[in-house]
Formats: sequence, C-alpha cells, structure tokens
Amino acid sequence: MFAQAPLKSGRGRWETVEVDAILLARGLSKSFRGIQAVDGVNLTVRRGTIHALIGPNGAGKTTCFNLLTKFLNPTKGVITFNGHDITRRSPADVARLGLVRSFQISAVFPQLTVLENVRVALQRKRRDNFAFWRSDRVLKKLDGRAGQLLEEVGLEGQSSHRAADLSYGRKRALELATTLALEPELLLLDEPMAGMAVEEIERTADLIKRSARNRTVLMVEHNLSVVAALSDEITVLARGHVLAEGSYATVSRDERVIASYIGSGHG
Ligand SMILES: Nc1ncnc2c1ncn2[C@@H]1O[C@H](COP(=O)(O)OP(=O)(O)OP(=O)(O)O)[C@@H](O)[C@H]1O
Repeated sequence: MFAQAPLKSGRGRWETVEVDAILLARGLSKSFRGIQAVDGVNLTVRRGTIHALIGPNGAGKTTCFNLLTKFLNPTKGVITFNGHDITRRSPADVARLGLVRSFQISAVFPQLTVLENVRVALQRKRRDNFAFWRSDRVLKKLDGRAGQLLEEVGLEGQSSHRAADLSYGRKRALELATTLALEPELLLLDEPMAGMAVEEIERTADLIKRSARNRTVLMVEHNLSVVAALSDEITVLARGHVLAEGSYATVSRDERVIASYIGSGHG
C-alpha cells in the first residue's frame, strides 16, 4: 500500500511523493531553550517492518520518539501518518488514527485482574469507557476478544490474577495486551526491554515479534542484541541528526556509528 506524503526536496520545495511508508518525518527539529535535541531528522518507516531508533546517550532518541508520538510538538518539520499530516495533532487523536504508544503510558490498573484490565482497554477502544462498571453483560461480550489478546501475549493462564501481583515482565506483557486492544496499525515501543531480567528479555522479544506480524513497530531500544535480532530497519541518531540507516549488518559496520558509540562511552 502506498501513502501520499509531503517531502522537502533538496532545493527546499515541498513535493508530494508516493512511498510505501506508514510514518514519515521530514525536517523534524526540536530545541529546548537553545539546546538542539533533534535537528532536521528525516525518517521513513515502511509498512510492515520493525524499525528501531538507536544511538548513544543524549542522541535525541527520546525527544524524537516524543515528537513522533505527539507528546512533544516540533519546533520545525512535518510528520505524516498514513498520508495524514499529524504534526499538530494530539496523542489521543493519533491513537484513534492507529498510531499507539506502549510501555510507559498504558493504563494498567493494579487492583483489577488481568482480564478486567484488557476488558477496560477494549471498552476504551469502543469509547464507552464510563459504562464499564455498569453492564456486566456488555463486558462478558468482550471476553472473547480479551481472551485472544491474552493468548497473544502469553497471559491466558493468569487472567484472574490481580495485575499488581504479576512479575515486572508479565506486567509489561499486560500493558502490551491493553495497547493491542486499541488495534494499533503502528505500535510505538519506548525501551521495551528497560528494567527486564535476562530471562524476560527473550520472552518479550518474542512477544514483540509476534505482535509485529500484522502491524508495523517502531521502537527505541538500548539493548543492541535485541535490536539486531528484531529489526528490519535501523535509524542511528547522534547529536540530534540521523547518522546512518539500514539493516543491523549495515549500520553496525558503519565507521561513524562505531565512533559515536565509542565516543559516548558505550563501547
Ligand atoms: N526537556 C528538556 N529540556 C532541556 N533539554 C532537554 C530536554 N529533553 C532532552 N534534552 C536534551 O536534548 C538532548 C537529547 O536528549 P534525549 O533524551 O532525546 O536523548 P536520548 O538519545 O534519548 O538519550 P538517552 O539514551 O540518554 O536517553 C540532550 O542533550 C538532552 O539533555
């Protein structure tokens, strides 16, 4: 599928191009009182891929991610999602369009059970979230879909457990299920492996791979073995700029990428 997207040509003119892209950023910039955190970033996320945003500390990954998920407004630049200009849209607006962020903002209610959490998320999708405590009958109808989602994230055996009693890794799996309940076309993951024990990392990586089967994933991730194992495409940022792009094999051999990681003390 192709999307219409505005693209600024080398001569500074805006043109409309046809690319197989779900998300495009052009000339994306953000400064914080004189600090240029993101500076003229062009990003093309191809539909159906797992795309990772990496780079040494302070490279601008988080800022870029916050711009793309609309948690921050850019100083300059344009973002399009499926051909819609979302540069000035709210996070809730873009979530309705199908661009949903997980692992940080997803609402997981600790006192509710795993199943109840997913039901509430499904209710949110239906936009009748304030009715969830009223009609048990309506909620039961959602159980079929909730069951599928729990199976997708490997929580089918824990549906009656309280969310608060889950391990950290399983809580994140639940967060993912509540995010998938919103039916994202583009799933944005902010450091999905952060704080995970080694044995949870592999399981979560599998989960992401499974979740990516019928959607597109864009993630910021520090764990380079996970990035290598999961990503089809990688964008390396350094000092707010795009330093390199391509497969893991390509970017990991790039001299500038190696130098930027060594220079930052990442090794
Ligand atoms: N709210 C802010 N106010 C001022 N400066 C900021 C703000 N957010 C980020 N910066 C600066 O912008 C630059 C990029 O930061 P950012 O957090 O986006 O990088 P990062 O690649 O995510 O880094 P890390 O890997 O360490 O999380 C840094 O110099 C940072 O200090």
